[in-house]
Amino acid sequence: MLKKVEHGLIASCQALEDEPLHSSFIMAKMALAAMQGGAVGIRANSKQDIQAIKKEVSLPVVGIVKRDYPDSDVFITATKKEVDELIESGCEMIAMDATLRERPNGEKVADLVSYVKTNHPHVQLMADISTLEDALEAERLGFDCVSTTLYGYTSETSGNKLYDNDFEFVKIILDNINIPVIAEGNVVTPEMAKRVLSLGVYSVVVGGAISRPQQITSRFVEAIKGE
Ligand SMILES: CC(=O)N[C@H](C=O)[C@@H](O)[C@H](O)[C@H](O)COP(=O)(O)O
Repeated sequence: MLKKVEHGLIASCQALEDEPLHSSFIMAKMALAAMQGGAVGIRANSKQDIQAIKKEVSLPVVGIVKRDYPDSDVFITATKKEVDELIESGCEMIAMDATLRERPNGEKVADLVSYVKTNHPHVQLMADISTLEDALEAERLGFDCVSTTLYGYTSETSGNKLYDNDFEFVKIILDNINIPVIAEGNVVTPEMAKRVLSLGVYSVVVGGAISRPQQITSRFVEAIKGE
């Protein structure tokens, strides 16, 4: 999958249960629209959405399963159960939380990596990270790439935005990591996507700015306030 998305745009097409577009049918159409617009890959949540998307588009898919557990803050592909659902979905790459936080049931990210690498070697692995330490460990464990997905979304990084100080966090990761680095999270304009690619990231994931109309609308509404 990685080869197919080099220097390109991966559109994340996700709508959770509490969002207006929550529907596998709609996510598949969203993915089709993204493909028609030139996206080279899709990031999607849940086996059901991925299977619907795969019927509609020929692009490679990065799959995740978001699920909350009472004993952990990890919610992106947290355990082997979610990994197995993604294997069944047929996605080309699995993304999982690769932070150093405790996982549900005491499961270990290292075990999930070796499980996939041993039993499903054709499926690539993306590490969703939030710090440089996460990224270094992910590289050591054998992930195929890291994505900055969780920067700003952990207690340690809460409130930070990926684009802060001209993508300072991305630059730090790029300086220290040898596997492909994907920029993901709060890339909300074409200019930001272009800028972060020019810094050397392998590809860029854009979610809400493409597939969450509630976010797009509120950005317009904020901008015209007081006019
Ligand atoms: C933190 C978290 O749960 N991120 C999720 C990961 O899959 C998605 O909700 C994001 O939409 C995705 O990362 C793309 O980011 P943005 O929508 O900001 O372009």
